[in-house]
This record gives sequence, structure tokens and C-alpha cells, in this order.
Amino acid sequence: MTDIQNQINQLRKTLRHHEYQYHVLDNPEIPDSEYDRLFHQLKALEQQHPELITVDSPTQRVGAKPSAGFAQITHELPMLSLDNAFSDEEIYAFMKRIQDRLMSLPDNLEFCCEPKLDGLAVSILYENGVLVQAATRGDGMTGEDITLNIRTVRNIPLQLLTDNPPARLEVRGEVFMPQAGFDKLNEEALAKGEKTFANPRNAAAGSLRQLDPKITSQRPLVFNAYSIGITQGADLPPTHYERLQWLESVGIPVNSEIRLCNGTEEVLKFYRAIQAKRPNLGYDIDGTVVKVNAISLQERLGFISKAPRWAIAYKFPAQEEMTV
Ligand SMILES: Cc1c[n+]2nc(N)[nH]c2nc1OC(C)C
Repeated sequence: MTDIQNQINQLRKTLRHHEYQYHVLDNPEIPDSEYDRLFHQLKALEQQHPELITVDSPTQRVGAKPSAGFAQITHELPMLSLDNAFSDEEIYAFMKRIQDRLMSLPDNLEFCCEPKLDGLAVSILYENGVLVQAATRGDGMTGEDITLNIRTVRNIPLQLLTDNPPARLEVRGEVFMPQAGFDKLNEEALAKGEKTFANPRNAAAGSLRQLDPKITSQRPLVFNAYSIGITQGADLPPTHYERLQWLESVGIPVNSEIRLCNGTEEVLKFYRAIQAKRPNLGYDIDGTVVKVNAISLQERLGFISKAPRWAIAYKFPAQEEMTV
């Protein structure tokens, strides 16, 4: 391999490592100025040797030209919605249904509990570790191809951080806009006499559905994974929580508030703890999601027509309207 190729490979590896430290572990090892220096060093080498540019290079986040529209993508596994609970009683009923079907007491069951992020659900497909496609949830069966826009979301890796990636891995999660980024975006829009967004969720949806990736690239979007869709050649752990840990280990960002809970009372404690934290999280959530942790039990419980029997969203009461 030529010396230039070696330099380029080394720079890509270093940049991917620092992106992971900064965006996934929230633990940067170098100052932004040093990251920028390395990035521009790689950019210059690739401009001198364009034949060495690869689609998964850290420099290839922002697509060239706007697309005329979004192609449709059919999800190989439907992206189903969740049944909702609005009270402790409804959670007890959820637990009773599980107990009746599994013939095991919920207090002996582990649940993975997560904040329910108020953004846009997306599906991201990696083939041999390289990001090749991304789609919106759409109606659950078909969504829009937003690959070029998803590539601009800085905490989504263009290549998985593993030497032996699965042949295919579909990651599902939420793209959202943190409150600080939303406030700044609206301030800038006001200053430019442009339209402002009503809330961070609309801002995230609008940013992902931009036809010009350069505009999406300037929007403060963040991705958090919450499940795995199709896989091929992946040797996955037997519980949902361990699968999220595995995703994080290969470079996929996962929300830091996720916890394992034993039985109903710990699930309710988690709900109240997240509800108390809600004003200071820095991003919008509209409840928590409670999932049976063991994949084997999820498979035994299966799905009701549109939603899984093994998971439920426990929503917060609607926030009183902001009085402006
Ligand atoms: C629709 C959905 C949404 N959410 N949000 C989280 N945090 N987890 C999660 N899981 C979902 O569905 C799984 C139960 C597959």
C-alpha cells in the first residue's frame, strides 16, 4: 500500500476514534482545534488524490447536490408503534397481561426502561460496517430515503467501529434536536426574517426532510438508537439492554438515561425519576418506554396487530401549554 494510502487510512481511523469519544462517549480526548486540523489534513490529501476517496471517509458527510425528492423505502421489518399507558393502573394491567401470557410473576422479570425521545423515528442500515441507507419510519411499512441527510448527523458513524462488522445491521432510533440547538436555530431564523419552528420535534422533522443535505448538515441534530431491526451475520447478546451496550461499543450512540429495572415497582420508580429530571435533560421527551429485557420472552409475547405485547410507552400528562 502506498505511503499516501497509509496516511489517509491512519487519519480516517484517528478521526473516527475521536468522533466516537466526543459524540458517543461524551468524553473528548483532544480539543476541537486538533480534530479540525486532522480533518483538514485528510481533506487536503483526498483532494490531491480523489481516486482514494471512499464513501465512508469522515470527510464525506455532506452530500453534493439537493435531491429532487425522496425515494420510498419498504421496511423489511415493519417499524411498529407502541401501545400507551397514562397511569400506574395501566402499567399494572400491562404487567398482568405479561404475567398471564408468560405464567411468570413480573417481579421476577427484568425490564429495560428508556426515555421516550420526542423526535423522528429512523432506520439506518449498515452493510459490512458501512452506512448504506437510512429511512424515516413513514407509515411503519414504507418510509422516505433520507440517507444523504442522515449522513450529516454528526453522532451517526459512517462506519461501525469494529474489525468484524456483521454483513447487515439495521439500527433503529430517534433523531431529535436538543433545546439549546433549537433555541439558537430559531433566534437565527428570526434575525434573518425566516420562519421559526414551533417545537424541537418539528425542527428535527423539517431538517431531516430538507432536499438539500447542506442545509441538514447545518442543523443541530442528534441520534439515539433504541432497537435493532434486521441483522445478518450478527452474533447478538440475549437481552435488549446488552444489545444496546453492544451497539454503543461499535460506535452507535445510545441514551445515557437507560436503566435495567427489576419488576413493576422499579419500573414506576424509573418513570418518576425521569419525570423529575425532564426539565433539565436538555431535550424533549414525552414519557418512558418499558420493555421486557429478555429477547426470548419478547419473542414469546410477540405483537398485537400494530404494537408489541412486550413493550409499552408510559407517557407523561400533556404539559400545560406554554403561555408566551
Ligand atoms: C417505537 C419505539 C420507540 N421507542 N423509543 C424508545 N426509547 N424505545 C422505543 N422502542 C420502540 O419500539 C420498540 C418497542 C421496537
